[in-house]
Amino acid sequence: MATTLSEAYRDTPLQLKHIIPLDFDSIHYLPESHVWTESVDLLSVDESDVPIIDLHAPDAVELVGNACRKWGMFQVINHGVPRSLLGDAESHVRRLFGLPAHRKLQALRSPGGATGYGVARISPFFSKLMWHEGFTIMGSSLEHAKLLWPQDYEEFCSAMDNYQKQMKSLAYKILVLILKSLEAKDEKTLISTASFQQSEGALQLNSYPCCPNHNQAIGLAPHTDSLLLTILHQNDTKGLQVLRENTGWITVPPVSEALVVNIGDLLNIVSNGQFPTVYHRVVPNETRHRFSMAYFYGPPVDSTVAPLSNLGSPRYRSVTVKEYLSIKNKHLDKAIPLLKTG
Ligand SMILES: C=C1C[C@]23C[C@H]1CC[C@H]2[C@@]12CCC[C@@](C)(C(=O)O1)[C@H]2[C@@H]3C(=O)O
Ligand SMILES: O=C(O)CCC(=O)C(=O)O
Ligand SMILES: [Fe+2]
Repeated sequence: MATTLSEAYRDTPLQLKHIIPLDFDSIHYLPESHVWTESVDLLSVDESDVPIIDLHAPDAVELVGNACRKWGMFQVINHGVPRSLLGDAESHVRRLFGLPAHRKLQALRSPGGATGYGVARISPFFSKLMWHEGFTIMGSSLEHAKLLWPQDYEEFCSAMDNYQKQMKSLAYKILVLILKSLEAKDEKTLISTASFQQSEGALQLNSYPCCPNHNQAIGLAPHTDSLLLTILHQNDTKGLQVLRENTGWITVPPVSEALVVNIGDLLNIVSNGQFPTVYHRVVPNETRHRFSMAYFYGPPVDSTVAPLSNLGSPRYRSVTVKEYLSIKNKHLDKAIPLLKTG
């Protein structure tokens, strides 16, 4: 039996203090538990050069390749996802996080589970808590939606299903462009085998409420995403930042109509290190409530990921997705270095 993505997270149970978010409605100051002293004052640069790529441009392959090499992140326009679908999904996200805390807690992620309401998965690795609440979906959202809205969960579920379907097909298109840019000879084994049609995905809904004393808080701590690539929709509130060597944290501004794409750890491996996996973080806002939806796209959990054969001698050993996630759950940022060969 094939392992599912949620099963891959089951062997790392968490403590409740690493699952339950703050009740943001009832708190109007920044508690000590959420004060980040050092990391936040790292240089923030408020101008952005993150490329914006028209997916139908004749040179899209080259543009995507350059952006992956230089940034590991870019925005896409002309992506074919209808504006109405994005708006619809966003309104459901607002409705979900707008529920009172006691209702949201009904759908709390279980300690051994991967889906439902809770803080970010990476929280146990940091001594301070984040100004953030999330809701994770892997496949169907039915189980948790029923707990949130016993009478009317259907609209939410179908909006999330549609959204994931659109994201999956867009992610596949972008992956094909990326593999072409790597001139992958063995791309077929990665993308057109029957098994890749059963690619895995997860949808993470994020909420960053207005934050008192926001300069001392962090919305989502610096991290890289684990799977192949992530497609992100952000509402019209900035907060996402990407770390650029020798420069600092650069804001990735919301561009209406655009979706943000970033390289994940598995593409770092597949590209034999040609594409960096990008550290990114979210800084909270004092007066605006920020929402985002991140779709994580990866190969089947039991499949093996390795550097493409045309990219020189492999700098990483091959690894199954399942094994990689388990290494990442234990070692976070050290997961990729642990796979280095020689
Ligand atoms: C399939 C995924 C991808 C996950 C874990 C699991 C479901 C939730 C995703 C996130 C979402 C928030 C940031 C992150 C770093 C986290 O803490 O949870 C992501 C993580 C990853 O990319 O590793
Ligand atoms: O909210 C954002 O802009 C980023 C979210 C993110 O990095 C994630 O969910 O992995
Ligand atoms: Fe992320």
